[in-house]
Amino acid sequence: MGRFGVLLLNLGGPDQLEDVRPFLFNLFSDPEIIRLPFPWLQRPLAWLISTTRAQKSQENYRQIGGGSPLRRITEEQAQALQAQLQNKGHEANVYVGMRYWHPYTEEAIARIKRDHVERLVILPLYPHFSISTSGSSFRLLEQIWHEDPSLAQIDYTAIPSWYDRPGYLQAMADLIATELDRFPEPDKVHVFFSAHGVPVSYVEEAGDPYQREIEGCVALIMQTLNRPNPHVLAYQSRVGPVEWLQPYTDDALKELAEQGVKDLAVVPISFVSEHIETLQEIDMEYRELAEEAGIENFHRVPALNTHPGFIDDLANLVVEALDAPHLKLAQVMHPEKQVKMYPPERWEWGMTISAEVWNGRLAMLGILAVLLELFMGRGPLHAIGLL
Ligand SMILES: C=CC1=C(C)c2cc3[nH]c(cc4nc(cc5[nH]c(cc1n2)c(C)c5CCC(=O)O)C(CCC(=O)O)=C4C)c(C)c3C=C
Ligand SMILES: [Fe+2]
Repeated sequence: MGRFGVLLLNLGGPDQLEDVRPFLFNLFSDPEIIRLPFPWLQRPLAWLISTTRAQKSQENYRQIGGGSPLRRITEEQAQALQAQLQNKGHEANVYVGMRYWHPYTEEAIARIKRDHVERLVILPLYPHFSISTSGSSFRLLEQIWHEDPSLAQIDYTAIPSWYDRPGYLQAMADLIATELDRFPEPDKVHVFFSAHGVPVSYVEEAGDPYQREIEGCVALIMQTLNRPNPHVLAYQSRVGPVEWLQPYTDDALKELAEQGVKDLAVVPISFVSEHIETLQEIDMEYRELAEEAGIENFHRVPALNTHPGFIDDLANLVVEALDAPHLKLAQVMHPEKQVKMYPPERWEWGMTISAEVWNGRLAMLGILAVLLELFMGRGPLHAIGLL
């Protein structure tokens, strides 16, 4: 059997305060994160947003020790997974590829090539698929594969999402149960799931399965937990002026407080490591908001990190993926998931998404030209001699 590798995909986070602005620039340069009608606007806008947001974001990272713990935790998860695969009789190298910061996905692929990996399992560390997370990393990998024909030799399979794995669900339920048992009356505590949000348009227009998978996951965790506690799901971390999935975590916390709820166990659901949104947003901002609103006992359930049951389940998932029919990058994003990634910039003839976008752009320019003519009496149509 050929050399075997696992590529763990993750988002990445700034290691130190100086990294915050360039990290944000990388993030906002991604069309799967901000969808703009004009691609030439992407980098100027990314520069503008990263520059204006950097100070506030740096302050948040300062509050959690001056950087994100994501790289350290992801590397610990990679080591634990490699050891667990070895326990199961599989010699594999586990690589980490981050989307927006070091070690970048490109660096991981260079190491995979250097090690002559022949069989590869591509495993996002996001349990649920979203265009903005796993989708963005898959899209990047598709591009890397396209640009480097030597990668065609690697027999790979990609795992789109895995939120319904029994070991993952059990590990989550165990962490929640442990936290509930710290309350004087465990059965009366509200279990408050807080998922990272995405803009509503991702779900309703682009067909992102994220919300459906999050809701399914919450139901499965509650079933596995098998306790009588009431539960709530809300969405945190919204950015920008557009509408994001609702209810928003801050509103839902206030509403529960108004109903007289005093005991909450908050469960971060969309991510398997501690990161800025658990350590700063939930532990600091939402805790303060909840306590001011009247919640007396605000407990946060820890993230899985290297939970042994979770790592064991990831190892099983990898082994099973090797034997199952292999999923190619194009398959996990396009036909089956039916998601609309940001359309390609190449013009394509026919009834394609690209043509749809370009037609839309040309129509918008046409409307703009007519409006200028109507309101100003002169405009581009006069300039080119059409009027
Ligand atoms: C499943 C998890 C995540 C989804 C979905 C997601 C979508 C998403 N995020 C932004 C904007 C930002 N995300 C930022 C950091 C960040 N986001 C996630 C996870 C998801 N994002 C992680 C793990 C991290 C890194 C955290 C760390 O510890 O460093 C940031 C930067 C932080 C900040 O300034 O608040 C931004 C901005 C959008 C716009 C989006 C969906 C479109
Ligand atoms: Fe995010």
